Amino acid sequence: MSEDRDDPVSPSELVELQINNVAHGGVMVARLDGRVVFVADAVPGERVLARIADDSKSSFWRADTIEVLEASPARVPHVWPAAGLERAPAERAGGAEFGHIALERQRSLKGEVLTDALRRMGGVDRAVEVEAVGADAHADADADADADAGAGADGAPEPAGGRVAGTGWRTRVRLHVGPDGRVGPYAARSHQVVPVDDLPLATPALEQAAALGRRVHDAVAVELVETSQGEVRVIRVTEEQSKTGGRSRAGAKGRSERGRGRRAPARTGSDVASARGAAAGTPPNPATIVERVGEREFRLAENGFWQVHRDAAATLSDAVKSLTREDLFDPRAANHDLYGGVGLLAAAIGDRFGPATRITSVESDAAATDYASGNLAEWVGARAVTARVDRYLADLERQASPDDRRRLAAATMVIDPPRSGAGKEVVSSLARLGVAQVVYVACDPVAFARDVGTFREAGYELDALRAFDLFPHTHHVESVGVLVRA
Ligand SMILES: C[S@@+](CC[C@H](N)C(=O)[O-])C[C@H]1O[C@@H](n2cnc3c(N)ncnc32)[C@H](O)[C@@H]1O
Repeated sequence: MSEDRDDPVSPSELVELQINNVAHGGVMVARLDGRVVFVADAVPGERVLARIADDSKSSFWRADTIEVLEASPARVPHVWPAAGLERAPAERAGGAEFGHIALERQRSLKGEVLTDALRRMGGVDRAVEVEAVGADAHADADADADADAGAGADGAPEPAGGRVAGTGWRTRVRLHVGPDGRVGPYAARSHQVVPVDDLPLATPALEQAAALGRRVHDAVAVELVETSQGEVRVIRVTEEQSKTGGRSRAGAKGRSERGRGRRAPARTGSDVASARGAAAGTPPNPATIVERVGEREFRLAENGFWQVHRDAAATLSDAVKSLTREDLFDPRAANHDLYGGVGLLAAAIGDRFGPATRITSVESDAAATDYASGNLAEWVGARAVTARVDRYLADLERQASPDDRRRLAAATMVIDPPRSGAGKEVVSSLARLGVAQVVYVACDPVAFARDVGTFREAGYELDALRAFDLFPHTHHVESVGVLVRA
């Protein structure tokens, strides 16, 4: 069948599609009778046989690749066979939707998505290159050196030590428990648990700790965590904890095993010493883990937010340090780390600009704020506040004295919102306060581009911008952009 047809296509039907380009969300774009079809597991330039999976929307349909008729030169054997074309679409493991594409091409596709979103939604014309990080960056450099030396590198880096490029980076993994007790990931675009034999994106220690193939009957999910120090935690999440979000004040929401199957004692709110207290020598909370970034240690809840790629915390800290404009930075201003977590980026600013730096971390999770106050204890001008950023900024706008307003207008605001972005309300508040610069750490290119557009309408412009491949073999990309008053 072809895309030029007169008779209507019924769902589940096989259609032949020419893949034109990449869309946001890890799918590619084709056209069928003029209608946009988002196609999974394809590569731009390919011709594929695909099955229509969703025709419920009038403006676009969704389809899954069943067979590749004309392959792109960038197509490679899937890095995770459980997610590859060999399985029926409903059985393909989710979370590695670019795993069939050569890493370099994955990065250029992510760059295209960011560049396109910035142009269409942000009104910014800038080609963005997505940078490899950690071992993958070194592998690329080695391949370039080989090519320069005439060693005939073919563009597919061969990292040392037998490691497959773009694997072994995930230090946080959430697996789910199926009705038969089997533990596994969800299938792509569904909540069906599928069996897998391996977890190539996870660190080797987590892959081993996952004990794939076992059955679990007292939990609905299993969270796996490996710290930068190599400590592994396996946390079982019960149905009740999963429904309520389950976070105690410690941020803990499940039963945890440490190292080789040792189980942490049950916790209550009274177990929770403030992180400042813990730093001062009170007994450590068993739900606390330690992450190290360079010389600095951060304490946090074992299932609290932490950057997922093993090199992400260092990469983003370095980017925030290097991209923050020194000429616009005033250590005495009302500087902030919004959506601050346990203080990672506030510490980066403190490290760059010195002990007198004033900075307030604002975070909605009270447990994370407790840890942030301890992690930032060495800066006399640092504090951590539990609040929703939108409400916090609205209060600031309402209550700020003329002196506060001057300190806010001179301020640097680091913002690292969740995937949905900061949004119009927060961006407009920052613009009305007239802050000197916003260092925006973004995990969603479209939400970021939309917010850049709102900043531009409010009189800011996009200054430096870098993007990092902190989620190889997935469609995700992390950017750090600086917005300054135009
Ligand atoms: C992407 S994480 C960044 C954390 C921190 N910057 C880091 O790199 O470790 C976003 C954080 O924002 C918090 N958060 C989400 N929505 C929020 C809101 N409306 N107000 C304040 N914090 C929020 C989450 O709990 C999470 O800790």
